[in-house]
Amino acid sequence: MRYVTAKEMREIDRKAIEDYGIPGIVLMENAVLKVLKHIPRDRDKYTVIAGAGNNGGDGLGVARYLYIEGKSVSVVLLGSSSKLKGDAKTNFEILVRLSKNKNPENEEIEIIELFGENSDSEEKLEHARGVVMESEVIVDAIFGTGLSSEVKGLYRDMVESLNQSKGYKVSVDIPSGLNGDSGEPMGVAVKADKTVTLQYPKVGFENPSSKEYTGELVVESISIPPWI
Ligand SMILES: NC(=O)C1=CN([C@@H]2O[C@H](COP(=O)(O)OP(=O)(O)OC[C@H]3O[C@@H](n4cnc5c(N)ncnc54)[C@H](O)[C@@H]3O)[C@@H](O)[C@H]2O)[C@@H](O)CC1
Ligand SMILES: [K+]
Repeated sequence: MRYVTAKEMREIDRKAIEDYGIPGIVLMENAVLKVLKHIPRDRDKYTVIAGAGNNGGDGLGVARYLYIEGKSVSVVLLGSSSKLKGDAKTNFEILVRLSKNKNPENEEIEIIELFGENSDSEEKLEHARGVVMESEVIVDAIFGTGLSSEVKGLYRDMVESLNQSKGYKVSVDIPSGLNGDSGEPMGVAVKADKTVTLQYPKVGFENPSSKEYTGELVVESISIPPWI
């Protein structure tokens, strides 16, 4: 089994996109569909917690499918949507349009945008914590291979709420807060029931203590040729 560092994974993604011409949004959609395979559908209340990078973009795509399937979906976006870029922005914009033109048989889609840096009202934060705590399934898409520093403030708050929730937790690529290279938390990390890691397992998962965070680990290809 090939294990990769975050840097190696970034380079593999780059080659797939630039050298082979596989559009980033195609890779993201593949990631979304592969993650969806592992999300139980026998519950009603789903929450996706998304960060502002591509890991968040994967989560936003998952939220779209769950809503289209008729689930009640809440999306908690950590960071201003104005900072979203590229494929994550595309997926966010689709969700916003869906929330404005709802499925008449399924009114339940809510987008909670939190800005962090002490600019959210306590009421809004309490609401977001409550949504996370009451969810039956939570998709963790805050950070993947792009985590670069200690998890603090709003991010720490949300990871802690997520860990306190009794809902079933699926992490996208890497449990948020876990350093994919060392397998150690950067301050705090999500304790998932299942982690769907994309294309290759990350070297940090060879550290036995990472199991406490990843839960069951599954590796899913996102159609990147394995020899690149
Ligand atoms: N084209 C690609 O590169 C693909 C990426 N994919 C997904 O994208 C992920 C990597 O995406 P990115 O490189 O955008 O990185 P991430 O989405 O993992 O995280 C980056 C974001 O988090 C912020 N950040 C980092 N550390 C932070 C901290 N401690 N506190 C607060 N904010 C922090 C960064 O400023 C940035 O906005 C992968 O794990 C995978 O899930 C997949 O969609 C497949 C295709
Ligand atoms: K994640």
